[in-house]
Amino acid sequence: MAAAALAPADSAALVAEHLSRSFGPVRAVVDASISLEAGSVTALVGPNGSGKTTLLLMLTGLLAPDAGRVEVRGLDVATSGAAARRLIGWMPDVFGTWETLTCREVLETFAAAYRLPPAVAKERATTLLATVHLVDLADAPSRVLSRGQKQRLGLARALVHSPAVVLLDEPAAGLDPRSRIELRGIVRDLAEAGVAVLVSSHELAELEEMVDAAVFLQRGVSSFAPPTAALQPWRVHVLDGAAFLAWSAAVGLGVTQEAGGAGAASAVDPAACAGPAGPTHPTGPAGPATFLVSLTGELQAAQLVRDAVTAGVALTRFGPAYGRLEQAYLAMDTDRR
Ligand SMILES: Nc1ncnc2c1ncn2[C@@H]1O[C@H](COP(=O)(O)OP(=O)(O)OP(=O)(O)O)[C@@H](O)[C@H]1O
Repeated sequence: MAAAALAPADSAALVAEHLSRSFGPVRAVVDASISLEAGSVTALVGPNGSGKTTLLLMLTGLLAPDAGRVEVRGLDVATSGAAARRLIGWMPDVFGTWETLTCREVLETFAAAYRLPPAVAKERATTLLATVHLVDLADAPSRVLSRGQKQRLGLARALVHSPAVVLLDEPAAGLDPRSRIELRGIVRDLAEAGVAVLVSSHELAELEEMVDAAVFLQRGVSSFAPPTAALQPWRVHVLDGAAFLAWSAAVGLGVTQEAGGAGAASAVDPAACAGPAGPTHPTGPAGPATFLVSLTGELQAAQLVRDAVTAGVALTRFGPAYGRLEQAYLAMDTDRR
């Protein structure tokens, strides 16, 4: 009897259920499920060693799972091999290439491997070299490319056969700022064109700007919604640190001062800023300063702004200290391995 098809949502381009894979005693992926929607970008997030690359390799069909199944547009990757792989574009984190071939030849060779007619292959190579800004190096041997240029060629290679699903493992690694911005544009354009994209990256702030959904991996186990902490840090920039501390002590707001920008923080005890008869003169900096405050959400944030402004505290900037992906990542209870 034929195995029952997985039951994806109508728009799901790739569905994987309960994948697992061990390497000897190492359980790289324990239980991972994922669904990629056509026309959307999904982030794959997890600490070092959480199994992201292993999962991606199973999704591409390059690594057989110990258990579980992957279907691309209804085709089982394990049994439909070439037909399923024709629908997938894969950009590994390290892009190996034939060093003596030119960039154009690399793309045309891959296009030929996907059975694209020579004229179409030529046209795709020309288009993609322009997309990834390698026109000037089109006829240079790929060995002369810098790391970032190799990454861009790797992205072009992943797209050469116009796949329905694109899997990118750390695509921004080695890219300069302009190329990173362009990468975001390319990824969003793919989604606009109906492609399902999965991007694995540790650059969470950057990732957040291009994704519609996220899958988290913790020690080989996937989840769509990691637990979020009840309190989230918000960053407050003020014109007068001492005045802000005096006010926060008066209203009983716990604050942490950031010394020299994000990252270097020291706790400030509001009680230490207030004398027995209430707030006196806290030992905060007289001048611009940055603080972190822990809030329950946007409602409390709005209240804080209103109360501070009413009390004459000069706020210059105020917002969540971390993006949603960073927040979710920090709320995960496992670390790297
Ligand atoms: N071929 C292999 N042989 C043995 N162990 C492996 C192999 N591939 C991966 N592992 C192990 O499986 C676990 C998951 O590795 P994987 O590369 O999938 O993690 P990752 O989330 O991609 O990590 P990173 O963020 O550092 O790239 C790690 O403990 C790793 O050492």
